[in-house]
Amino acid sequence: MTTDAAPGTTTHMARIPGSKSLTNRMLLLAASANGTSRIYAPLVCQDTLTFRDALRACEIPVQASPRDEYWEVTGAGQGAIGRARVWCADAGTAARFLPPYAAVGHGNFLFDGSSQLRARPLGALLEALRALGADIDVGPGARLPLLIRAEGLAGGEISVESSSSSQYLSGLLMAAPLMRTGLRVRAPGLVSRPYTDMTLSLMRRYGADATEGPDGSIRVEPGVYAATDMVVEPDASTASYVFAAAAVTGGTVTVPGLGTDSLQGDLRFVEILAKAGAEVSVDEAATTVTGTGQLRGGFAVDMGDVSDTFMTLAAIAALADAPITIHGIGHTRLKESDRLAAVADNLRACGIETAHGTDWITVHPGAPHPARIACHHDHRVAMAFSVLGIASSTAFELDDAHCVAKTFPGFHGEMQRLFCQYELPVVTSVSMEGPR
Ligand SMILES: O=C(O)C1=C[C@@H](OP(=O)(O)O)[C@@H](O)[C@H](O)C1
Ligand SMILES: C=C(OP(=O)(O)O)C(=O)O
Repeated sequence: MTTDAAPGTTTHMARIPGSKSLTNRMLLLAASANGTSRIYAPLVCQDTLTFRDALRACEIPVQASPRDEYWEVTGAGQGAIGRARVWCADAGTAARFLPPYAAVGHGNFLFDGSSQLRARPLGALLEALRALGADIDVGPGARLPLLIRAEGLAGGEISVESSSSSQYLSGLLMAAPLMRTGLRVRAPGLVSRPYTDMTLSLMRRYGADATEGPDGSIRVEPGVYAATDMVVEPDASTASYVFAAAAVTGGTVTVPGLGTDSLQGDLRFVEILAKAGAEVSVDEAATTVTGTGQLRGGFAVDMGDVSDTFMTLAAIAALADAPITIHGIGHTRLKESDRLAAVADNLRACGIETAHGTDWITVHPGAPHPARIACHHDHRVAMAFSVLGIASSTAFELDDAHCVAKTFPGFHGEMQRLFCQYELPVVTSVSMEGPR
C-alpha cells in the first residue's frame, strides 16, 4: 500500500531525484560524442546546473525540455573548443572532469570555483595532465583557479595518484578516447572504486573501448563516442537518508527505479542497514527498507567505497544499542567539509560521545539533545543530521538548511512528506557564491 500517512504500518514511495554522478557523466559523454543525445530524468540541482552551464560556456548546446523531463546535448565528437571561463561553483565533478575535456580540445579555458572548491585538491590530476603534455598555469597550491592552453593530447601511459579522490581517474578516462593514441592509466591508492566502474560502464554505453588489465591498469582505445539516449537512475547517496530514516523510525520506504542493475555503488548502504537490523529487499525494480525496532550496533564497517553515505550511518549510529565504528574514510576530510571532524563535532554538540582518528570514527549510543548543527555548507551534513532529528524527535537547527540544494533542493519538503514528525527548518541564510 502507498500512502502519505505516518510510517510504521505503511509503505512510502520516496521521490528521490536523479543521480548527480550519472547526470554529470552523461552530460560530459554526450558533449564529447558526435551528434545529439538525450538525458532523461536528469538531476536538477546546483551541481548539475553548474556542469550544464560549464558545457554551454564551452559552446556545447544543451536544451532542456519544458519541465526538465530530458536534456538534449549536441556534441561535436571532440574536446572543448574556443575560449571560456568555466565556473565550477562547489562541484568536485566539474573541477575534476572538465579540465581533461578541455585539455583534449583546442583553445584557452580558465577554471574557477567557490572558496570551498578552491580549497579542494587537484594536484594529482594536473600532474597527470602535464605528464600527457598539457599546458597548465596554476598557483603554487595546484588548486583552482587554473588556465589550460589546449592543443589536444597525444595520450600514452600515465599513473594518477588516487588516494584523495577517484574523480581524477574518471576525468582522465572519459577524455581518453579523444587522445590521439588513447591512454593506459594506473591509479595507485584508488578510493571510491565503484565510481570508476560507473565511469567505465557509461563510457562503454557511449561506444568507448576500455579494458582493465590483470595488473589493474586501464587501457582506453582512441575513438569517437556515439550519441546515446540514457535514463538517469534515482541518486543512491540521496536515497540513504530516507532508507536510514525508515530504519530508525520503524517505517517502510521504497525507492522505485533503484534496483539490482544499479550503476551506483552507494546502493550498498542498504547492506549496512541490514547489518544493523533493518529488513532490506532489492529487486530489479526497486529497493525497500523497513525498520524493525532497535538499531543494532556492535560492529565495524569499511565505508571507503561508499563514503558519501558514511555520515548517514554515523548520525543514526547514536541510536544503536552498541558502538559502531566506520573506517576507510580518510579521503572524506577533503570533500565539501572535513567530514570526519564535522560529524564528530556535531554529534558531540548533541551530547553524543565519539572518538575518531585520521580515517575512522566510533559513535557511542546516547540520547541526542537539541543543538545547532554547523553544516559547513556541506549538503550531506545537513541531510544526515536531519535524519537524526526525525529519529530522535529532537529539534535541530541547521545553520545552513539551504545547502542541500547542491544535490537535492527538495530535500526538506520530501522528508516532511514522508515523515510527518519532520519539522521544516527555518531558512535564515542562503549561502552560494556566484561566478567571479
Ligand atoms: O565520481 C563521482 O561522481 C563522485 C565520486 C566520489 O568522490 P571521491 O572519488 O572524491 O571519493 C563521491 O564522493 C562524489 O560525490 C561523486
Ligand atoms: C563529495 C561530493 O561531491 P563532489 O565531490 O562531486 O563535489 C558529495 O556529493 O558528497
